[in-house]
Amino acid sequence: MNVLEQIITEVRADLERREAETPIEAIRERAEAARAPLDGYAALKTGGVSVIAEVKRASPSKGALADIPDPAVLAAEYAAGGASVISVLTEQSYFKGSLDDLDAVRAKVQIPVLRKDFVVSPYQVLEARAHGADLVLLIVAALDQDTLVSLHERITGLGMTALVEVHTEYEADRAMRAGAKVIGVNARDLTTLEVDRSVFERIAPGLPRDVVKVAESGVRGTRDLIRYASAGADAVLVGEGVVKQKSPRDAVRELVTAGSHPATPRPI
Ligand SMILES: O=P(O)(O)OC[C@@H](O)[C@@H](O)c1c[nH]c2ccccc12
Repeated sequence: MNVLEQIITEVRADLERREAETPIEAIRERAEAARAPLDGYAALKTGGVSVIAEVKRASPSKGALADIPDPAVLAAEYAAGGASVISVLTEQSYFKGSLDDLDAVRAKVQIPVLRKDFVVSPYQVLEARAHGADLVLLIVAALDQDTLVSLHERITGLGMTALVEVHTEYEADRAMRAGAKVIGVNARDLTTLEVDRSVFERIAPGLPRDVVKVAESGVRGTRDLIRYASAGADAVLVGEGVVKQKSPRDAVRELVTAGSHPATPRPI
């Protein structure tokens, strides 16, 4: 089993436990009662390079990254630094996240919030909405095409935005066939955990103009952002590069400033 398959196995086990505890009807009721979702597409398609800042305690490649005793405090720092969207990892086994983290962040910030997890079932989409998410990650490599299409429909049907993650041209093609309007190209291969920033440069130029192009992983500073911008990024998704800084607010602000600077290449 590769890393992605191992993670998905754990995710399915966790999911089964939650499904046994809380019936889907209860989650649906809570989803219906939640505040209407914010427009994730509009938040990212700003004309410059916007920043998605991630609440990330740990990862399979790096192990522990940061304690983050209060994710709401960190998210408020990100927002004050000018982040357009907050990404909250909710996967427990490998990333040490939770739906409580999502609740805490949602209650604190006014900007769109992304549920970052390994979503394989409609139950998780409803959970995302029930916990106030505006965007939901879908990883093409983890889903067959029919499941990708139906999860994408459910996300948009609830008024949320899907961030559809790809790593190859073939996956990008599948994302487009599923109707994705926001596509994330992950420089990290989830089966080997290796980061290769040139993957974005190879794939992004082939994506349609109206698709929001998100460069995921490997942004450690403004140089990486500018490199992704040159290849047509509308947004960057940053975890390690902001979570480990003494001032996450300043780290985000530096990226946001670079992303909106007139000398930075505009999204194509
Ligand atoms: O910490 P980094 O290198 O800035 O990466 C952030 C983000 O791209 C990464 O957390 C990520 C991208 N896709 C994922 C899917 C699941 C879990 C995590 C991820």
